[in-house]
Amino acid sequence: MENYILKTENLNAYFGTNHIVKNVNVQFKPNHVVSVMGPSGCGKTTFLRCLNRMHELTPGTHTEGKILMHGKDIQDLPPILVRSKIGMVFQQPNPFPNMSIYDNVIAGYKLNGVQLNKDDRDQIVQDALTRAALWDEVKDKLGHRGAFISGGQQQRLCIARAIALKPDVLLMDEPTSALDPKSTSQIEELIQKLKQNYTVIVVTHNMHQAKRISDYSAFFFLGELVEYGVTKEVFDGPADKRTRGYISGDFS
Ligand SMILES: Nc1ncnc2c1ncn2[C@@H]1O[C@H](COP(=O)(O)OP(=O)(O)OP(=O)(O)O)[C@@H](O)[C@H]1O
Repeated sequence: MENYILKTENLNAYFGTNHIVKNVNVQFKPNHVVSVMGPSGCGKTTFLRCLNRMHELTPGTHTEGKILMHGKDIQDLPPILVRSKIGMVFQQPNPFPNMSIYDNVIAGYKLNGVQLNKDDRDQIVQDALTRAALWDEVKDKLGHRGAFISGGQQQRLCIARAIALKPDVLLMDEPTSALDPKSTSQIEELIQKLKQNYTVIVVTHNMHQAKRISDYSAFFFLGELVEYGVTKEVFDGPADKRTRGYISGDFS
């Protein structure tokens, strides 16, 4: 059995006839943090959204090739299952603003029509908030609205909401770019802890962040994955001249 949790085979993604992600072959191992980097518009977000079948939610899109999760083609699995096993956190924290903190954490179960008894719900909420390093800050105000906490706390709440569904992989699309430096370092620290239990794939424009948090780095250019390897090696001695140019700031 190969030691990967998620693998793409000749993955291509389109918006209409625009070919955005081009023939990407990559494997993600368990318990790793992976940074996805590259210039603006090179297809990082589109790639990420393919990995949990969110790309197909946009009308006019399609994908070709395969994505295997634990060896199974995700196209053969129910999208709800794929999106719970491969959770997503966005650039802008997006808790459901009118729901309580508690209901935000458990929201995925309600949306998926899963009935749980109160003890199980309470346990899932406490466990997810603890893993998202938010429990101590909100345990006395679980009934407060999710919109009434700081931006950094909202982002950790969104991470808790994804964790509550017991994922294997967490996709994060520039998760700190809307946050202040203190909240950013809390999220970076959290990502380091999360890899004990999950594989975390993070799109980032911040190369310092990529170096700090990731074990592996992927560099995209015009929709192609041009370099993928151990982060230190990618930064210290990039094999591809396009990666070298990006890292040295020749273009952004
Ligand atoms: N909803 C959409 N409809 C049509 N084309 C889109 C849509 N979203 C993105 N694209 C196209 O796909 C290309 C890649 O976009 P994507 O957001 O994946 O890039 P990115 O590398 O994440 O960019 P950035 O770093 O600026 O966020 C863009 O150039 C854009 O033209």
